[in-house]
Amino acid sequence: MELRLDGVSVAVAGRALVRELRLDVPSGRIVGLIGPNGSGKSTALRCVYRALRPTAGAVLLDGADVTAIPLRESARLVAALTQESHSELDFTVEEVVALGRTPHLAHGRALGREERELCRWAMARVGVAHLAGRSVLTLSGGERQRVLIARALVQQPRVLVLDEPTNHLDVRHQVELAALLRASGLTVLVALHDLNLAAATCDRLGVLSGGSLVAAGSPADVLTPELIRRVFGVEATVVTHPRTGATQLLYDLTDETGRTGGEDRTRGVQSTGTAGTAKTAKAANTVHTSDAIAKGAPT
Ligand SMILES: Nc1ncnc2c1ncn2[C@@H]1O[C@H](COP(=O)(O)OP(=O)(O)OP(=O)(O)O)[C@@H](O)[C@H]1O
Repeated sequence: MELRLDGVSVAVAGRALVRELRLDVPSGRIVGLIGPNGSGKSTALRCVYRALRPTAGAVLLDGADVTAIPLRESARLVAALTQESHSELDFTVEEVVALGRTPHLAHGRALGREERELCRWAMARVGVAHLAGRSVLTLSGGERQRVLIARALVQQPRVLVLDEPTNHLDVRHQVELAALLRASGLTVLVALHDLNLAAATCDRLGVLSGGSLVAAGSPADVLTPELIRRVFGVEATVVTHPRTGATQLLYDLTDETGRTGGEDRTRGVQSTGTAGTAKTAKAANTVHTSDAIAKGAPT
């Protein structure tokens, strides 16, 4: 199913949060929305999963305006994993995952055998099967996030919208989520802060800045040092992953004294001889601060 944002604008109290956003997500492709904090990514995604109605323009699913599709029908087609998905209700993991079937159930009907099997498959797929009977309130942030991904999977949508899905996920689960998205065959629109994960996962990227799309294209076309500097205010070097060929960024993490964190850590290690400990980090900081003071840096 093709997703198209056709000149979507959102204004609240006279302020434009998203301006004439045009973005296509071809069927079965993954498009990443990147941009600084407050650039309008979540606002744009909310229009897709109908938490917001565009002030102008439209969100189209295979050419049909989503606002013209009955809510229950669009809930079957579009699953969303959002910043608001985390609820404080005391449900078990399997109950939360089963909620993903809601748009498919006639009123009051219980899950059938195949649906329960689907829920078990989805929990196993994201590695939370062992938590099935646990209250979601007792889970870690990453476990909860994976439960919500399982809930989205059992919805069996055609389009998946994810807002910062790797929040809370450790690096293994980030990589697994990226692989899951790629294997899903779904049409995916995902907002990501991790530009390297976005570059490795997404077929195309759209860059938002101040509510406007300032670049769109393949990761290699979009992620240039100039764009990273202009949009994020960060110096970066673009490299090609030696094995996968993916475009990746190396950030120039120099601090206000012009030194890198690596240099500082090395100094700390040399001065204390206790590599890798909290004590070392503290010592490194101390060295760094006192060096800065010696250099006349503002304190
Ligand atoms: N309902 C609202 N009323 C007023 N301003 C809003 C509303 N919703 C969002 N905003 C503002 O719109 C801007 C865009 O917010 P949005 O959440 O879309 O950004 P984002 O790119 O997802 O940011 P982040 O990376 O921090 O999650 C922000 O400045 C935000 O404060």
